[in-house]
Amino acid sequence: MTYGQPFVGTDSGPELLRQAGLRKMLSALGWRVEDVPDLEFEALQLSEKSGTFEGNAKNHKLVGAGCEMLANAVEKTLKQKRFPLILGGDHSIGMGSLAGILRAQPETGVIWIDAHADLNTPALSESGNMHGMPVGMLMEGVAPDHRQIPGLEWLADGPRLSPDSIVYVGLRDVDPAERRLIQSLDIAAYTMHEIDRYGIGQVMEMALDHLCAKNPNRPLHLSYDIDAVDPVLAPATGTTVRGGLTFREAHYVAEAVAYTGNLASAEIVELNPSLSCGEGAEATVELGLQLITSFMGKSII
Ligand SMILES: NC(=[NH2+])NCCC[C@H](N)C(=O)O
Ligand SMILES: [Mn+2]
Ligand SMILES: [Mn+2]
Repeated sequence: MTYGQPFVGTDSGPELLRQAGLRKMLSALGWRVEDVPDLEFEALQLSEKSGTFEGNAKNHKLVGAGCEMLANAVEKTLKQKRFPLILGGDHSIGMGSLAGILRAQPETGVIWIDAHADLNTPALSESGNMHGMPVGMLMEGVAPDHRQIPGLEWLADGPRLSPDSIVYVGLRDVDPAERRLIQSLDIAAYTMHEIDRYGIGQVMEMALDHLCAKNPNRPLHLSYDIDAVDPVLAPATGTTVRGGLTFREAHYVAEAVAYTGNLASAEIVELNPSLSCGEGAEATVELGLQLITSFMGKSII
């Protein structure tokens, strides 16, 4: 998926992770792997007609149709009691992942690792880029009437994400409308400021406690936007923001989530190797693979 933001290249993320040895790594951790081929968004492009929707959501038909396919795949995988590991693609796919997850397991708690809150809607967004909307489009009290948005009608009657069922970690670039929502809905947000103040260990303890205190067996979904990591380490992504997670902080987050034993699904998004030449692109993919390894259960000893 590349249609949720302006740059080409995010669609090569899955293939580069495969080439970097994803399958072998998962097998070594003891997973039985079924590698499902990439969803075909190119074919959808042909059926794209100019929409009647006047709101601010670029490529809403393409993003919507792609997310519908992903939602169905994720829902089916979870209902088979299997673990969907979702490879992006830009973060607009989070809409599809969340929709499918909430249909299969509505009690899921979501851990959103990101420099951004992705809490916009077509009415709120300043950019119109749908990779800034996956949380807003699913959240109770924020989500728009999807019947009005061509491509997203399928989302109209699905379950919504409750504001107390998500935690953010790593935020440092939040739009004014998003900030107001985080405050008014009292969403748990551990920004880079809290990470500096308390350290990543305590932040993850607070974040996981927020989601799991009342229900220790609650399934968890991890949405890992690679731009949460500092751009010195992960330059190959479309919306870099300075002052991000260090190498160890980024891994600690993944390890702490794996350690709960409750992780039921995960996605990694926004790898865009075409935005950084040579070494930077390779390093970003390599880091992505290492983070997947950590949240899929690799322990140091
Ligand atoms: N998944 C991302 N990288 N999102 C960036 C979003 C940036 C900005 N808040 C927007 O809505 O346009
Ligand atoms: Mn981001
Ligand atoms: Mn994001």
